[in-house]
Amino acid sequence: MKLFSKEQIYEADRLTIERQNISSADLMERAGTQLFNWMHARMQGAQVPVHVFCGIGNNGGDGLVLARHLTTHGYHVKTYIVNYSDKRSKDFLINYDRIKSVTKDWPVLLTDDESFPEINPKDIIVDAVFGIGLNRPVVAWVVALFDHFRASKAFTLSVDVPSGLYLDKAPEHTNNVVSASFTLSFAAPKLAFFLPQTAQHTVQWDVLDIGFDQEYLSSVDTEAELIAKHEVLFLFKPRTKFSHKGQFGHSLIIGGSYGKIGAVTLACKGALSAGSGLVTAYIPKCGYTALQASLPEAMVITDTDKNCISNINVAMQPSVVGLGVGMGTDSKTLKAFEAFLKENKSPLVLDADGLNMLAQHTALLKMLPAQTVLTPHPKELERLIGVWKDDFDKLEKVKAFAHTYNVIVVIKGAHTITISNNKLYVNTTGNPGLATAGSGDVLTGIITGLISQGYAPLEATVFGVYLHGKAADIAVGKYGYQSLLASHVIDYLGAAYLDLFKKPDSQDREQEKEGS
Ligand SMILES: NC(=O)C1=CN([C@@H]2O[C@H](COP(=O)(O)OP(=O)(O)OC[C@H]3O[C@@H](n4cnc5c(N)ncnc54)[C@H](O)[C@@H]3O)[C@@H](O)[C@H]2O)[C@@H](O)CC1
Ligand SMILES: Nc1ncnc2c1ncn2[C@@H]1O[C@H](COP(=O)(O)OP(=O)(O)O)[C@@H](O)[C@H]1O
Ligand SMILES: [K+]
Repeated sequence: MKLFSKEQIYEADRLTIERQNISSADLMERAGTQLFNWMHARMQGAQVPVHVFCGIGNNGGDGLVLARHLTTHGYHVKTYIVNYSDKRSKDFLINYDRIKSVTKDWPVLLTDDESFPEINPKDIIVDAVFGIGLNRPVVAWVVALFDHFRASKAFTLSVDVPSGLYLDKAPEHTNNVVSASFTLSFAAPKLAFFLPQTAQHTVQWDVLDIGFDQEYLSSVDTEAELIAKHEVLFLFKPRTKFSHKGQFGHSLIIGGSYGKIGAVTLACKGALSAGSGLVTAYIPKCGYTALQASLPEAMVITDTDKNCISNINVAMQPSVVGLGVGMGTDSKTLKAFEAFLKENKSPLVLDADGLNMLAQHTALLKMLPAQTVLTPHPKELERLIGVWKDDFDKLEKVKAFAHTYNVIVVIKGAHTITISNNKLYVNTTGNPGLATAGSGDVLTGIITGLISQGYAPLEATVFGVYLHGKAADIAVGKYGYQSLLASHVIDYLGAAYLDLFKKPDSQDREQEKEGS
C-alpha cells in the first residue's frame, strides 16, 4: 500500500474535484459521511455522549459534517469549535452554517483553557482539531485541551491524523499531540503511524476510502510503501516438480567467536529454512562440534584460530555470504574481514559485528559489493550514520548513506524499514516477542537464504523481513510474547510461507485493515 506525502494528498484532492466535477464541499461531505458510517456501524444508535472537537480548517469541516450526521441520526452529540485562528476555511464555514440548520444546540466556541467542557471516561471524543495542514507548533491552550482529552480517559477517535502530529517531522513535545485510541485516516495511513517516536500517538488506525481519483492514486510514485501480504505475494518464487538443490544456491555464513557460536547456528538454520539449497558455516575451531551436532544439515569449515575468525579461507564460490553474527571485532577478525572484502565476488549480507567493524573503519564501506544488505538494529545504525534529530531525520540520513554506498539498509524495529534507492519499504509483520536474543541472527539467515535462491537483494530483504515477522506472529499464538525464542521463529517459517496462500478469514482481514 502506498503511503502518500502531504503534497500528494492535496494533489489527489485537487484532481478528484477536477476530474469528478464535484465541489470541495462535496468531497468534505464524503469524508464526513464515511466517518459517520464507521461510527454508526459500531455504535448502532447507542446514547453515549460524543464530544466532537472541530478546528477551523478542513479537518474541522470534516468534524462538522460528522457531527451533523450524528445529530440527525439521534445521537447524543456536543460540538465545539476550537478557535485557534480566525482564518476559517471556506468549507468549514459552509458546514458551520449547515450544522446550525439541523440543531438548536449550536457548536460551543472554545477560545482559551478557561472553557473546557467536562468529559467523562465513558464518553467519546472526536478529535477533528488539526489534520495534515498542521505547519507550526500548537498554541499552549490547545495543547492544554489535548491534555484535557488525555486526563478524561475517554475513547478518542482522531480524524485523519491525531491532531498535532506533523507528517514530516517529530512534534516539539509528545504532549503537543492528541493521544488517539483510534485514527480514521483518509485514503491511506500516514508514515508517521509507523515510526518509533510518532506511532505511539495512535493505538490503532483504519483507512477510509473517500473516493479520491483512482488513476492518480495508482499512478503516482510514493517514496514509502507499506509491505503486507499483498505486496510480497508477487515476489514469491514457486518450485517446480523437477527442482533440485543446485538451483537454490549455496549460502556461506561467516561469523561466531568463543561463546557466540549459537548466533551462526541460528543464521544457518534461518538460511536453510528460507530455502537455501546448501549452507556452509565458516567459524572458529571452537564451534565445530557444537554446530555440527546441533545442525546436521549445515556443512562447517573452521578457521585456523580456535576462538575467533582470523583468516577467511574457503575454497568455494558461494551464491551469497552472510557475515558478522557473533563474530566479535578482534583485530585479527578485522584484518580477515578486510582481506575478505578485497577478494569477495558474492552478494553480501552484513549484520552485527560485520556492521560494527564497518562503523569503526569506514574505508571498508567503499569495498562492499553493490546492493550489499546491511541489517543494523538502532545502536548499530547510530554507529554507522551518527546520531539523528528525530525519526524523519534518521530516514533522510539513511537514504543518503544507502545512496552514497549503493547499499540496502534495513532499519530494524517494531516496523522494520528497508531503504534502497531513496525508497522506504515499511514492514507490517512482527511483534514484541521478537525482542529476544538471536532474532536478528535469524533474519540475517533468512535474507541470505533468499538471495541464495535467486531473489534480488532488495526483494530478498523486503520478503525476508516480512516472513520473519509473520513467522513470529504465528508462533506467538503458541508461545506468547515472553516465551518466544529466536528458534521458534525458524520453526514457524514454513507456516509463514504457507500463510501467503491462505485465504484470509474475516478476522485476518479486519486486523490487516485496522493496522493491528
Ligand atoms: N484537502 C483534502 O485533501 C481533503 C481534506 N480533508 C481534511 O482536511 C484536512 C486538511 O485540512 P486543512 O488543509 O484545512 O488543514 P487543517 O484542518 O489540518 O488545519 C487548518 C489550518 O490551520 C493552520 N494551522 C496549521 N498549524 C497551525 C497551528 N499550529 N496553529 C494554528 N493554525 C495552524 C493552517 O493554515 C491550516 O490550513 C485533512 O487532514 C482532512 O481531514 C477532507 O475534507 C477530505 C479532502
Ligand atoms: N517490538 C518489536 N516488534 C516487532 N519486531 C521487533 C520488536 N523488537 C525487535 N524486533 C525485531 O527483532 C529483530 C531483533 O534484531 P537484533 O536486535 O539484531 O537481535 P539479535 O542481535 O539478538 O539477533 C529485528 O528483526 C527487529 O525488527
Ligand atoms: K485530527
